[in-house]
Amino acid sequence: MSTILVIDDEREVGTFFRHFLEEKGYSVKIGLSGKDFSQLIKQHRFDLALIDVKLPDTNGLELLRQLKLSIPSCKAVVMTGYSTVKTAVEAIKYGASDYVEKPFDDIDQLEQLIDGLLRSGATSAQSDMYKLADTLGFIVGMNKEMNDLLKLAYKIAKKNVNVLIEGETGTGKEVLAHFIHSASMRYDQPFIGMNCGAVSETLLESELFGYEKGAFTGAVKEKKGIFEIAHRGTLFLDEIGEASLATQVKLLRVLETGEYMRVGGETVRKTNTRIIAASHVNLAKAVEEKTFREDLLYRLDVVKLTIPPLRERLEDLPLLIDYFLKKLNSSLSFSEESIAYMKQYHWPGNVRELFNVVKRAVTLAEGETSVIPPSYLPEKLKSLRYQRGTVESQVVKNEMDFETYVQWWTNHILNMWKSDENVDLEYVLASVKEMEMEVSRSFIMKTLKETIGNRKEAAKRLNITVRKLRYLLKEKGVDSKV
Ligand SMILES: Nc1ncnc2c1ncn2[C@@H]1O[C@H](COP(=O)(O)OP(=O)(O)OP(=O)(O)O)[C@@H](O)[C@H]1O
Repeated sequence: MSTILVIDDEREVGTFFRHFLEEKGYSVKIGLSGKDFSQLIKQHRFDLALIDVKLPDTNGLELLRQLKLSIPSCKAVVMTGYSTVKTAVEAIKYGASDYVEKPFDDIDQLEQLIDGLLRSGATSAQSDMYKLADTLGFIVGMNKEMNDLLKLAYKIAKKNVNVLIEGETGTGKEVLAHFIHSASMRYDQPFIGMNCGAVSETLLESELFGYEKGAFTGAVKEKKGIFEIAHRGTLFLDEIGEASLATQVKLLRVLETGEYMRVGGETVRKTNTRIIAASHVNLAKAVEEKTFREDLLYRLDVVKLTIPPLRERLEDLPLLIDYFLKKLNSSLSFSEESIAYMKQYHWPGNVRELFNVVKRAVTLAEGETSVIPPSYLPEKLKSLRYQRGTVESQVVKNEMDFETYVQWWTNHILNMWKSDENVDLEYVLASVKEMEMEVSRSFIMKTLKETIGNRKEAAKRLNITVRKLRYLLKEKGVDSKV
């Protein structure tokens, strides 16, 4: 028999769960505070804990942390009121399986959730999640951040909360929005997208809310707006950061009240649209810079999902490439050297840019070769200017002598210095570290040659200890070459 712990300072909640769950054959223990919780988890082995986010002496997140330490196998669901939904979403990031909103108006759903968690655990839900991503062509790969993001997106998809997706251009914000819609209860309702930057201010109001016949010259018949079309479905507001302040006010009003009127209309209409907004700019920063309304951001980012740029998940590059090759119906593959070049590039256009590079190479190579060499890649991928730090310059560097390397490195840094484009300082610093490594390696190699491999003598000439020389040999990767 499964044992369930309920922690809530409202006695009625405990009483409700006692009746509801004991009738189903579960054993139930009730606590009213953090203190009760600490005692109860010492006395029993729980399979599931239902924890209120707000408690008189502590908060649900703290209890969740303690629970995961004391009984790692115990599933947890946090209970929340509307004002604490953001905290509940945090709780999912900390390991809660789900959250439920109080008051509980859908008891069947609650029952399904509890039974599901106790019966099968998270595994079958996870396999459904990966299957859905697969069906939609949303490649997640092995990257931990992407996997955590997918899990959180899947869990909140079924809730009626707005979602904000941030990420650089081409990282897959629309793909993720589509995944959330498909994983939600609204999957059979419309998914409508609108680019807020692309619609002119004058057209926007009628685009959003529609208009009545005769509302203005040219309005020969009535037209539905996207809030009406996406009623019960999902509205994807892309580039929300580019919406003008006037548009932001209009959007805020609908989000606050769920009500709007068609242009030229007199009837107040209700919308039950779920909003998923996306932005490539950091909206919190935009709020600081006063280009985005704080109250609108508050309404939109109940759940915030940030997609990492492609350069931070290069381990998944081969998987994405394979997916794109299949999508293009191509039996070609890329040579190892080509993949190495692609792994060095910083991908400012992210996955979209990768797709374009694959498509271009396939078009050029079709009928000429079955394994695509680097000559079919765009020049920018091979240009040193754009390569990322650390391992990157190996391809070229291995063939250079020390003097050429120093000249190359100096030009490389000076080019960045003179460039008008934004510079990634992390990359610059990684290049400096790499140069240090190269200088170290070269001086040691030169001296070891002069001393015919005598390390003691080489260390003396270099004015370092033998220990340091050994350390540098080991750490600086020159062992095999000495
Ligand atoms: N994880 C992924 N798996 C498969 N395809 C992806 C993935 N991420 C992005 N793509 C592809 O990359 C392209 C760009 O994706 P998408 O339009 O979702 O990006 P975005 O972040 O919304 O871009 P923008 O900010 O420019 O609107 C699309 O062709 C999409 O199919």
